[in-house]
Amino acid sequence: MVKICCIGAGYVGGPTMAVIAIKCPAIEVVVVDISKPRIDAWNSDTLPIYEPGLDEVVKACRGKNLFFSTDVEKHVAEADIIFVSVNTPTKTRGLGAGKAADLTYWESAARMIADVSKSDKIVVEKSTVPVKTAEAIEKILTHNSKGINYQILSNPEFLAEGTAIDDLFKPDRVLIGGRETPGGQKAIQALKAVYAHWVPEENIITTNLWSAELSKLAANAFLAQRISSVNAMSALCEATGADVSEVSYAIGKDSRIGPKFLSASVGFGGSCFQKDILNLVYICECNGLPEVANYWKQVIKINDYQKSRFVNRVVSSMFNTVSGKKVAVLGFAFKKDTGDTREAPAIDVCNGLLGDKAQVSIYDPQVTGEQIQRDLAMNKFDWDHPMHLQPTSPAALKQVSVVWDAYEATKDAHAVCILTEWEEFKKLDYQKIFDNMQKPAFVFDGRNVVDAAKLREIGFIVYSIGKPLDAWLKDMPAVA
Ligand SMILES: NC(=O)c1ccc[n+]([C@@H]2O[C@H](COP(=O)([O-])OP(=O)(O)OC[C@H]3O[C@@H](n4cnc5c(N)ncnc54)[C@H](O)[C@@H]3O)[C@@H](O)[C@H]2O)c1
Ligand SMILES: O=c1ccn([C@@H]2O[C@H](COP(=O)(O)OP(=O)(O)O[C@H]3O[C@H](CO)[C@@H](O)[C@H](O)[C@H]3O)[C@@H](O)[C@H]2O)c(=O)[nH]1
Repeated sequence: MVKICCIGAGYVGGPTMAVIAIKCPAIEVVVVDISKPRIDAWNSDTLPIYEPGLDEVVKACRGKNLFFSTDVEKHVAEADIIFVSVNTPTKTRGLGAGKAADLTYWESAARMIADVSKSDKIVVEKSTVPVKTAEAIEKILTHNSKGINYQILSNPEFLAEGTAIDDLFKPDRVLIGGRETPGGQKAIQALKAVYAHWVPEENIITTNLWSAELSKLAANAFLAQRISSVNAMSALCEATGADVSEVSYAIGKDSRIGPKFLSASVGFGGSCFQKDILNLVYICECNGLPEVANYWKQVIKINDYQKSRFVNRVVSSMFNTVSGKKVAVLGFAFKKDTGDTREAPAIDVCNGLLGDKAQVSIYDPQVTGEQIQRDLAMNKFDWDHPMHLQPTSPAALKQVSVVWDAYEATKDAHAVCILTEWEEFKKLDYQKIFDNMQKPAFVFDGRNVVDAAKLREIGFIVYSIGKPLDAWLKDMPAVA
């Protein structure tokens, strides 16, 4: 029986391995992690992450051919194929701080593999890493190899949160990069055979190592660039009276552009886009390509601009101050159908409002109060470290309350900010909300989920990203 071990039981390791296990009953899959609470949660009824469809998959194969364990060394030693899916945060100190990937966790995983292995291994990069990481990993593994043969493959993951299970069941493509040697090609075939259990052959792409590593960064950069492009347009739409949804629809009809990923928003979030683009920028700079680096940097600048533009819009509309005013925030996760808050635009927006002394009342159907307090107190990039290395829970911010109901959050509020596109926000009783709010009552829709015309009929002053402005808002400058 082939044995797979995955180091890192996070958003990628957990769901990916669960899907391999369910699709390949003859393969034993063990997911290991240094975090005991995380492994305990994977072994419990309440999984550590919320992802539609994940429970069913895990429960169908856990204890049969899918296991979660903290016994990292034992399972690594026994495995034929080792996936490494550990954190690759942005460096906060030293050379490349604020841009380069911090490979501490990857390196310690590689050293541990080298220490405990007694048989040949295929080591698969699942984490997103800088180009040429495989070369460094190879050096660590082979430095003291005791005659063991290691083959390194790059197999980046393209799943998106909220749709991870669907994405893993039906991937647009699986990408496997390896050495162009006979050993490298054999390893590629071995990994390909795993995916071939459910992914059509034509969707499994094989490349050299560096193309695979770079393709992951490139894919995220292209996706994020689309959002920054449409968000840049949204600012121009507001200035001119055009409607960004109409513009997106019109350009998306061009088959060369396509309709997906053109929704204007308060900004993109998530654990990957910003981190991976910063990583790309750093690699460009290190390779003497400052123009290319600046091109990609702009994607992040526009994203930051979009978030501060939103905060400025809120503050300037409300007579240039939100001091002491209750502002309800609906949605804190970085997108719908996930409880993940990593780099969520809500963090920057809330911090902006708190900076102007607002009283913020937050509701998100999947995010706990503890998580929100932690996010609002955390330093940039601290979130991307294993749980037990993160700062302990901070004292709760007095200006912030977290509630479990949208009506409670909006009661007596001066304004509502919608920051995640949860379906339930479309179906709220906005008349009831209006009746219980201070007047004038504002809605700032950062995800274009509400029917602005209906809300205006009720009496709200409505701001929707990239849409023609209310007369009220027109004369209020929203300069970032
Ligand atoms: N989240 C996504 O949607 C996504 C998608 C594609 C790629 N990625 C990439 O995948 C990687 C993992 O991301 P994630 O979202 O799963 O992160 P995560 O923080 O959810 O999980 C990483 C896990 O690795 C564990 N870990 C760290 N060092 C370890 C070690 N030495 N031994 C054992 N366990 C260790 C941590 O405790 C943590 O549970 C990152 O490189 C990320 O960029 C993420
Ligand atoms: O038209 C759009 C589409 C997305 N977003 C925002 O962009 C962010 C990222 O969304 P999405 O890409 O759907 O989620 P992620 O889970 O971050 O997935 C991205 O990052 C992963 C980690 O690398 C990759 O594997 C995925 O392919 C890539 O889509 C979220 O804040 C979304 O709200 C928009 O604002 N407008």
